[in-house]
Amino acid sequence: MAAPSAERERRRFGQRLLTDPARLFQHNAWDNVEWSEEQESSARSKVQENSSQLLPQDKQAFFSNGLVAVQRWLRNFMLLECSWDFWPWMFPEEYEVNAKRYWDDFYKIHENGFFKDRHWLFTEFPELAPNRTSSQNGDSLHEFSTKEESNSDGLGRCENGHCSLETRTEGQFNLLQSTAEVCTEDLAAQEHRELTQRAGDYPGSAASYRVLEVGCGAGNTVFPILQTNNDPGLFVYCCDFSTTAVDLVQNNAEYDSSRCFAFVHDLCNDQSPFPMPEESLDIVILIFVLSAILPEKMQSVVSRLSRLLKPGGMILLRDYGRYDLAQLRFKKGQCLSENFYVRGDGTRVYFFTQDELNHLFTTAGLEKIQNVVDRRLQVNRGKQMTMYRVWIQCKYRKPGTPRA
Ligand SMILES: C[S@@+](CC[C@H](N)C(=O)[O-])C[C@H]1O[C@@H](n2cnc3c(N)ncnc32)[C@H](O)[C@@H]1O
Repeated sequence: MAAPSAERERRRFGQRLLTDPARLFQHNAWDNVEWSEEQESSARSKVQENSSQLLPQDKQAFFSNGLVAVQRWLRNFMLLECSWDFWPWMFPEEYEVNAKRYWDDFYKIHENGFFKDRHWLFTEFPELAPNRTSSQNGDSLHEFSTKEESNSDGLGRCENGHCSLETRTEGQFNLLQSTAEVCTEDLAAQEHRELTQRAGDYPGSAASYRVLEVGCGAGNTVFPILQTNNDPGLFVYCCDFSTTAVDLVQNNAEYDSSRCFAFVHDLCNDQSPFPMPEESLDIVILIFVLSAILPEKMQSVVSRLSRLLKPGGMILLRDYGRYDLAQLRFKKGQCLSENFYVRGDGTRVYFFTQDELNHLFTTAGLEKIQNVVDRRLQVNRGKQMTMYRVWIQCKYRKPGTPRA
């Protein structure tokens, strides 16, 4: 019985298979593309080449000791005076300490015009709208390839993420602004703690189906869920550590506080409470988010999220796979650690294997429902160019019988 189920999983990614090479330029994208030995080995060499200049450990230790202000001053100076490629090599800690700031800058520049809405979600993850029929779910391939994947990294970003560096201003690194944000977060955390302490009295406590999206950005997943799933028992939480992103969600005309609760939360801060108790969620969804987190911190993030799930609840993930085009396009000097890179705008990205994700989820006590690799060939028909994308999609379930 295993084979038909695996077959069904594969078909979900789309049915457009390239069986006749002569038809290559007849469509925008082809699904489940097989990689040849040479292609795999060429990808491996490109990654070896672009990761050959990692930051030496002694420099990491030196710069991790509270020199953030000096780093920032130096960084601003160097951005004016030096080549960008030099920066990641010198100051990798910068990207961890200031991760939130880089994403804030990203959303200040792009607001909600960057990541497109993702209606393909319901084909790949019917759990987000369990009452919909499969015929209502549409053609995921069409939605995904025409709206998003025509750009270089599957998220609609500019080439290699290098779109926003030149548009930064000194004001975006203003320390006063940073202090104000920290205070707002402290107050929000205190408010959440008080809410969860009062058992049964938290946002969405009356709902029968609770979904949390982590790293929600501008809401390109949350709003399609709210539009598509009309179950009156649905409540959607979403969080991001970027206050700018959360503001964008809260100020969206479609934000409805009776069905949704957006809050600022840093996944890497395990002291920061969630607004809902443990074992209260049906679904946690991560779309291209885990890859933005420092690899050493991923396990504790996943384990903490898993504790929020009800027995029978699921984590859904879609993220970058090893040797995706975006990984191969990085240049020397942008690699922070193995398979972990910094983009030109200061945001970071990791490229996973299926085994790594399986290890993270099973260590968190979850059982595999799906862990598939989506190898897609995108075609730029105008330029007669081909681009090989690799994404991984996972569903992992918390064991136990769902409570009524
Ligand atoms: C590539 S974007 C994806 C956004 C969104 N999931 C979507 O699909 O449009 C990654 C998101 O993760 C958020 N993020 C990165 N690290 C985070 C952390 N430690 N805690 C919370 N959010 C984080 C970023 O602010 C950003 O919004």
